[in-house]
This record gives sequence, C-alpha cells and structure tokens, in this order.
Amino acid sequence: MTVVPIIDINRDPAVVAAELDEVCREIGFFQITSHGIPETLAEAAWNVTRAFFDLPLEHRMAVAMPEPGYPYGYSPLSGESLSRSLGAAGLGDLKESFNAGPFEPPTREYVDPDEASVYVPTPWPDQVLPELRAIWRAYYAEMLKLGRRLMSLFARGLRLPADFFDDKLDASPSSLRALNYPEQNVAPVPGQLRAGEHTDYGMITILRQDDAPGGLEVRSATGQWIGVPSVPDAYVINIGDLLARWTNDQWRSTLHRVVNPGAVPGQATRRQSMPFFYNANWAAVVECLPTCLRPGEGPRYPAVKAGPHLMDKFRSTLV
Ligand SMILES: O=C(O)CCC(=O)C(=O)O
Ligand SMILES: [Fe+2]
Repeated sequence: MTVVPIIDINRDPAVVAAELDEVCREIGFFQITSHGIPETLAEAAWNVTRAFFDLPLEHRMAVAMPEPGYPYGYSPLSGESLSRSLGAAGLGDLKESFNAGPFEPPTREYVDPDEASVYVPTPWPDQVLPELRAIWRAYYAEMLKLGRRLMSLFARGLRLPADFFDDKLDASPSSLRALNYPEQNVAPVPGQLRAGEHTDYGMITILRQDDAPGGLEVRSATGQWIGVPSVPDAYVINIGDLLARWTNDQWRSTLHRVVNPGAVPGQATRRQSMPFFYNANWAAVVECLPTCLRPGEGPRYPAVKAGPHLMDKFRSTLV
C-alpha cells in the first residue's frame, strides 16, 4: 500500500470492518469520511484552538504544564521530542501544544495510585478565552463516541463480537491535543523536524489536520515515507502501539512524522493539527486477542495493563 486510503465508514459494517482489517495489517493509517462529527462543532474547536495559539505568549504560559511530566496544559516550542520515545537523541520538535485530559473522573475508586495521575486537572485559559473549555468538552465527547464506533468496527474486523472492547473502554482516560507548527522563518537545524518520527502509544489516534505545507508523513511497510494529504472534513486514524500489541502485531503501529515545509515563497506555512489519543481503560488487560494467533504461534508479549504501560512510554518523551 503506497497511499493512505480514504474509507467511508457509514456503509455496511461488515464491509467496512473487512476493509479496516486489511488496511490495519498493511499500513496502520487511513482517513475516514461520513464519521458523524458535526461540522459546526469541529470548526468551532478548530477556530478556538487557533485563537488560543494566537494569544500573547504570557497568556499561553499562564496555562503551561505546571511541572515536567504533567500531562496537560500548554507546552511551548521545542518542549517535547517525540523521537526520544524511541531512544533517539531528540532535538526539540518545532511545535507548541495544548493538551487536555478527561473532563470527568471515573465514578469508582482508582485502581491504583498512578491512575489518579491521568485525572489531574487541565489548566484552562478561562480568563482570556473562556469558550475554549466548553467547546473542547463537547468535541472531546464526540471523539469518545467516534472512538467507540471505530473500536466496534475494529472488533468485527478482528472477527470478535462487535461489543468485544466495550467494557475495556467505558472509562477511557483519553487526551485531546492541539498542535501549532509556526511559520519557519529561520531554517531548522539539520535533523530537527516539526515532529520527530515516532509511533503513537495508545489504542487509536483520531486526527484533524489542515493543508499547510510541511505535513504528516507515514512510513510504509517497504520503508518509503508517504504524505497524508488533507481531505476536507476527514479524520486521519492510526493504530497505536497498544492496539498493535493486542493484535500480536498483526496490525501495525506505524512510524510517522511531521516534516518541515521548506521555503515556500508567498505561501503561509503555519500548520495546525488536533489529535485525540483514544485509550483503553486504565486497568484494561492487553493480551494477545484470541483471533490473532496463527496455528503454532504464541503471544509475542506478556499481558500488561493499559494505563501503567502507557505511562512508562509517556514519561520517556520529556526533554
Ligand atoms: O500533527 C500531526 O499531524 C501529527 C502529530 C502526531 O503524530 C502526534 O502528536 O502524535
Ligand atoms: Fe503521532
């Protein structure tokens, strides 16, 4: 597969599920249309996010992550290196971000003390941009719904009951992130990218992007970097490490990166994207799915709990 396919998900679920299965085995990335996210809400989320990045730096810094390792809030330019998660030396990425966690804590006791760390509050810019919180809350809720729908299609694609993942997703500590990749008026140092190559850690990522030059690229099974063009009103979906692990690596958690725009005379190169990292429940046990073992094959990985596994990965990306 040398392109990232576009899939209309509002068709016969059996047909869609079979297509998703094939794509997840081959490239691990696709775009979806007919996803049901209200366009007005998506636009509002997009625009209020842009307004956030347009705030004076002091207002953005007022909602900065309060300490290294804190998962939510504003992270300024070069504050993170995604390629560090793979052990690379990791120059800071040429992006800034704003990150929000779950809006509600679970209605039960925490499974272990670490679980509380994904329910810590998001610092919101309520004084200067009060609408951000309400719009993100509504958008986050839509992302959760879409995530569940995708996981149900995935379950069918993996020849499991359509509700297989439901009880592993009902208290999903997911995060919504916005990325701003500023204009590049000065050439980056060699090796410095908008976002270094990495795989995502969680279950699935649901991403909205614009069509600015210098965009998302995905590594194919044969090692080529393939661009992911912006398709109006589509979402880019990819499989994270956790879901690949669940499938015993039958599905691919694919390397991707965001490249620099280079010199594009007369064209704006600022880029925005909004990934939603959809995670399994903190205590969901991730172990080789029963349908993912070929005859004579054993599980490649021991069982892990989703939350603690993810936390280890996240901690390794801090600059
Ligand atoms: O901005 C993008 O298109 C991709 C960002 C990304 O891969 C990430 O934040 O994990
Ligand atoms: Fe990513």
